[in-house]
This record gives sequence, C-alpha cells and structure tokens, in this order.
Amino acid sequence: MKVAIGNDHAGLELKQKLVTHIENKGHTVIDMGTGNKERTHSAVYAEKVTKLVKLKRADMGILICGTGAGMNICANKVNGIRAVMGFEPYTVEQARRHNDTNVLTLGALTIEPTLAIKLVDIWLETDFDDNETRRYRLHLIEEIENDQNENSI
Ligand SMILES: O=C(CO)[C@H](O)[C@H](O)[C@H](O)COP(=O)(O)O
Repeated sequence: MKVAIGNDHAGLELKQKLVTHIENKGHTVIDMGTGNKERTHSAVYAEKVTKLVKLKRADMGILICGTGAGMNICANKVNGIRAVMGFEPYTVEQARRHNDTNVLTLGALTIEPTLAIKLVDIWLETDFDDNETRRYRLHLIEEIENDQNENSI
C-alpha cells in the first residue's frame, strides 16, 4: 500500500516514528513534510497529502499536528476525502468499516506514540464493509460535496 504522510512542526517526532513503523510493515511511505521544527501551518501539509489521495497517487493519507483537529478540518474540506480523527481504536476501526475513511489525523500532543502506532495499524488493516447501505451513505456524502440535493431542506 502507498501511504502519504504529512505533519506540522508539532507532529514531526510522531511522524518520524510512524514512517519507520509503516515502512517496517512493508508499505511505501510518501513523506510530504514538514521535515523540521520551524513553525508552520497544518493546512499546507493537509493539502499536499489529500491531493495525493484524491489523485490516487497514494492509497491512504495520514496527517499529524498538535491535536489532529486542524489537519482534520482541512482534510475534510477536500472533495473525495473522508478523514477521521484517531484517538481510540473502536472509532478508527469503524471509520474504515463504515465510512471508508481515506485519511487518518492524529494529535502528537494528545496521544502517546504507542497508541498512535496501534491506531495506524488498525486503520491500515481494516477494510471497508462494502455493501449497498454503506455505498449509499458514501453517495449521500458526495451529494453534500457537490451540493446536488435540492430537496434536503
Ligand atoms: O493545527 C493545529 C491545530 O489546529 C495543531 O494542533 C498545531 O500543531 C497546534 O495548534 C500547535 O501550533 P503552534 O503554532 O505551535 O501553537
């Protein structure tokens, strides 16, 4: 699997740990930065990673900032991106099974690296529960993205 990863300054150390771990699992990592501790902005890296996922040049994306919230807000602005904020195992598992999330956002200041690694493993290893109901729900999200449903209010 090709995994694109990005982070702001707060997420650098956790990103480095995750890159090593994900590569050791046999995946290819596309590291979109940042590669240093100079203060930067989550939106810059959220845009780079989500673009790779959207263009199918990466299968999945992982974004790390202080809380995971800034990255999550940015990622979910992009059409075709469904991002989950990872803070406990059940949520990230269901967010793959039920919502076919293609981006995971993590908070380097809010969870321990061991939990982050566990969440990444669960998220990468869980498949979408592909059936008519789940696909219909993804279709409803696309309608919101494209503002297609005039009967919704
Ligand atoms: O982007 C964020 C929140 O929306 C991140 O959590 C930042 O990493 C966090 O706000 C820290 O940023 P700062 O510039 O070091 O204050």
